[in-house]
Amino acid sequence: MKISVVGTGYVGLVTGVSLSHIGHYVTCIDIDETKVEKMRQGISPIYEPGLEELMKENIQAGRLFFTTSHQEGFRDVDVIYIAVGTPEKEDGSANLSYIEQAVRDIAANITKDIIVVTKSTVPVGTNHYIKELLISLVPKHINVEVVSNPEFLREGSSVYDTFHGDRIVIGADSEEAAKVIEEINKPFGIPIFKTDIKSAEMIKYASNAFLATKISFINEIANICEKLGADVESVARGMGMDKRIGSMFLNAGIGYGGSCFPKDTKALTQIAANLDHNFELLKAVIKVNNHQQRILIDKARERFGSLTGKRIALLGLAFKPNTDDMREAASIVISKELIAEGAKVVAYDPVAVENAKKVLPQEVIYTESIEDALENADMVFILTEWSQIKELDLNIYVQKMKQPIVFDGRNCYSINEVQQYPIEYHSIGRKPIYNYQFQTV
Ligand SMILES: NC(=O)c1ccc[n+]([C@@H]2O[C@H](COP(=O)([O-])OP(=O)(O)OC[C@H]3O[C@@H](n4cnc5c(N)ncnc54)[C@H](O)[C@@H]3O)[C@@H](O)[C@H]2O)c1
Ligand SMILES: O=c1ccn([C@@H]2O[C@H](COP(=O)(O)OP(=O)(O)O[C@H]3O[C@H](CO)[C@@H](O)[C@H](O)[C@H]3O)[C@@H](O)[C@H]2O)c(=O)[nH]1
Repeated sequence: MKISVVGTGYVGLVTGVSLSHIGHYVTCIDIDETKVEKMRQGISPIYEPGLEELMKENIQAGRLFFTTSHQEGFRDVDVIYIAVGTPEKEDGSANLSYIEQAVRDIAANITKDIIVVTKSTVPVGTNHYIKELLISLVPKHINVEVVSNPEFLREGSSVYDTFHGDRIVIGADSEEAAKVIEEINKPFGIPIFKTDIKSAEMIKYASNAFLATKISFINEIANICEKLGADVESVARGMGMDKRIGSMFLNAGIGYGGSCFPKDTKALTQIAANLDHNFELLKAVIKVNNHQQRILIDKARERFGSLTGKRIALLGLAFKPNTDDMREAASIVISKELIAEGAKVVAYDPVAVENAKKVLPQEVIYTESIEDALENADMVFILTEWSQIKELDLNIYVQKMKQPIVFDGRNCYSINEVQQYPIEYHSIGRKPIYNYQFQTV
């Protein structure tokens, strides 16, 4: 099948590359010339494990192409995927201007019947609007079908997720169009769930909102565990053994960030509000998360009084490991607040530093290694559970820091392990460890 994909961000690029890998001829279109030039050379503009290898392989096989020209990209294609961004507007609702532009680009350039597949996360009703807009813009003899095909990949494991996802959701009003998209996706060997367009759109928001709810729920349990002297990891394990609950997404920490959960939870409360429905549960999930993102600062303040003048190392800046994405990362709120309080912030991340520089306060100092970040620090905040951080020899904290006081926002180390070192250790939902006899602070 000849396919084109509009937008080559995390979703569009991975979709395009994966579709070419299962045998389709795919042209990826992006308005960003620098990106397109890189991708033509087989260089991925985003850090995503395994992606570049697949890109190179399929470019060489003659199945994967990149262009900035919509006219060239849409030539002779049967199906067009839309994967442009739907960022948050100031009121929390989804900004559909990129979608609208993509639709106009499609309408201006197609010359034959087309199926438009929406991968972007869009509010319920948007696919019907896309269809109406297309019909109003294209010549009468061209037949247009629109299919909702929401994406469930996670950043950092997007290639794996695309080939091993739990389901592919296809929402369509036309059976023929649904069948075409089903055929395209069959080689992935993933269960396909077909439904109507509005339900497909809702599945995406409901899934993200539910996962975010799980995270805020376990974080609230963690905060209570701390007060009770219970251990949230044991609690989560014991809960997760019940198949009705499931063990995944019960990792307590400094909350969820990223380009999806924060934006999609807010968008769903807006979708509900537009229907005069007050989605109280989801609003509480968001509120809990906003508080949780700052919880290490509360713990540090409680411990030190003031943080003014303190040298604070941040380990991990990306919103999760294995990505360079900084969107809605907890490190943003944390570093802003620390700098505002007059702390000296020294930060390390294995891949996200270039993106971090664009969003963190200018005063943040970046280091090339964990050791350099820890040098002479009064305390360290662990913000992302990169494997480099999880596998660290804990002696490093003792050797490098002014005083080995660790605030671990991702529960990277077991309590038993930390017990063996002269470290003061505060984590999430677990008992603190005071093995460091500190003299003066
Ligand atoms: N990032 C994720 O993990 C993820 C997962 C599932 C769903 N989603 C959803 O998928 C959508 C895309 O997310 P993303 O993170 O990949 O976005 P992104 O911002 O990383 O990428 C969007 C790309 O589209 C390009 N673009 C914008 N308008 C264009 C146009 N008219 N023609 C061609 N290119 C255009 C931009 O230059 C950019 O490269 C969003 O709706 C998001 O909510 C994202
Ligand atoms: O038990 C957990 C699991 C995750 N997180 C945090 O939640 C955020 C999101 O993590 P994750 O879901 O792994 O990454 P995303 O790439 O944001 O993926 C989510 O958002 C995508 C965009 O919509 C969806 O496609 C995916 O299915 C959905 O998992 C990160 O900050 C994680 O640190 C936790 O705090 N505890």
